Amino acid sequence: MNSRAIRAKCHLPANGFSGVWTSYLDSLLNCFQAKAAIRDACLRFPGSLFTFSLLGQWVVLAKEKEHVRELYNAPEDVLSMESAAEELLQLRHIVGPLFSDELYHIPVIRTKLNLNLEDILPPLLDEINSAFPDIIESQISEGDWASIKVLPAFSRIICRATNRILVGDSLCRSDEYCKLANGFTNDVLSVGPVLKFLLPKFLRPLAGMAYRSMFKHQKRMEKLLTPLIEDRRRLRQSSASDMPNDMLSWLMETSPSYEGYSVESLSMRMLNVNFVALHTTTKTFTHAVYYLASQPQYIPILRQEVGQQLDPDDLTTWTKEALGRCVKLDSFLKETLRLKGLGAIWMPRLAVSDFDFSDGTHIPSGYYVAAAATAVHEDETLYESAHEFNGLRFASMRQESTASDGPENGKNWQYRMTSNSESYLAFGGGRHLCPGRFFASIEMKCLMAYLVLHYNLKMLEDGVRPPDEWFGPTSNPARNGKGR
Ligand code: HEM
Repeated sequence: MNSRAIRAKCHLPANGFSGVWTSYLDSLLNCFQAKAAIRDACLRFPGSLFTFSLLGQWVVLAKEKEHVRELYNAPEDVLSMESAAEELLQLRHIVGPLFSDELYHIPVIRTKLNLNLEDILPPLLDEINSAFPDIIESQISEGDWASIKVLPAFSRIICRATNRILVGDSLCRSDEYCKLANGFTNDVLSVGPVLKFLLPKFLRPLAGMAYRSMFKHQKRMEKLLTPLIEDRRRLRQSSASDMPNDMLSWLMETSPSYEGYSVESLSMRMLNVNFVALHTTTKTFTHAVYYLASQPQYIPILRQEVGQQLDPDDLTTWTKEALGRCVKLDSFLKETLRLKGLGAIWMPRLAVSDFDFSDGTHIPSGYYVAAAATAVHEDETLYESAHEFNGLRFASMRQESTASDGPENGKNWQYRMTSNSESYLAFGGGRHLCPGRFFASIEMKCLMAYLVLHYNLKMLEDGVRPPDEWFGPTSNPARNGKGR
């Protein structure tokens, strides 16, 4: 690390100590204060890229608009997202090479899922309508407040709702399936970095093999998916119109046709889709619930808006257009993502060949580069009272823009939840911009609309939002936060 540091410091400013051993100390300290240390570095080196040490790894961080734009627009064969994810999470060892070698789920999300958003609304709503009573209602006695552990409750609801669209109603309600889908993401995110940062390179394949044979994620997914895949193959031969309209069918249309292999391939794709879809949506939604329960003044505001657009007793009124008219709800979720994203550092890229930013900063091959996302989202020059949660921030911006330039002006678009810019990185940017954001937005709006139309909520301790849990650059909503 030190030699890298010295090389990096030749042409880039670096935070923290500059000595040989003290830079290791920094690297450790930053694990416990990454967000604050990055913010301080941004203030110390305004306008410049800088290096930041974390767990024995140097990362070049971008915060200025031009740097962020160049980072996410750089070609994959120069600044590579796939290589960064592969290296940082050691996916080849802990999941197997197929996980990242085949990526046909991405075009399927971009085209099939996004084109079918209107058609998948009825099953999505049906699942939400049955998951809430099963998971939340069952904990409440009539007319009473009940204390609910927010994260586990919504992680189950979101796993069911999402997987209704991925695999249909039989599997999405299976405890075994949901345990696998949710557990897989948590396992990869916690074990990958341990392999990368604590084990020497030569031991990683062995440790990965041991881990794979212990948890058998892919084999378990194959076992659960095989009956469904066989059913659908039979259906495909009889009449294509009976095929369920879900992710598994779309993947089957695209997957390699050799049957013996395709179960293996489809199972890996299903693990991959769950990996990108579940923890992101669950974390975001849990943060939104914590904001709502700790600032309950927003409940009547959102309830009034969704009540005007969506009839709780007539789900045919819950259309894409009606959800699109819930501007305050959209703003509330967008603001949640601004302040409570996935962590302090996003869009990691590994330089697989040398890269030069337009200001002349040279990034040698082998370096990691990423965006200092929380520093961007909490920048006072970009957002007024940037550190404060203002659930109606983007609704007001939209209203002002409509008043001055008309409803269809181009600027209006940037205040919607699914839009991105160098100042709003919740869904990334450039060629890897999240293709699942439209689905995530619709799903979270339906969940939040259902929540405010059916329940009152507050934190166990009135007005107190449970603190986030940070380790290194990643943050999570409090695991044991309870609401009533
Ligand atoms: C609130 C929920 C979500 C958030 C905050 C989120 C965030 C992100 C971000 C920041 C990236 C870019 C990563 C990078 O550039 O390094 C990304 C990529 C991706 N997301 Fe999401 N995401 C969410 C939900 C979803 C869902 C529901 C799906 C699938 C249905 C999905 C599928 C993907 C895929 C496949 C990629 C990789 C795209 C590529 O490599 O080209 N995401 N997401």
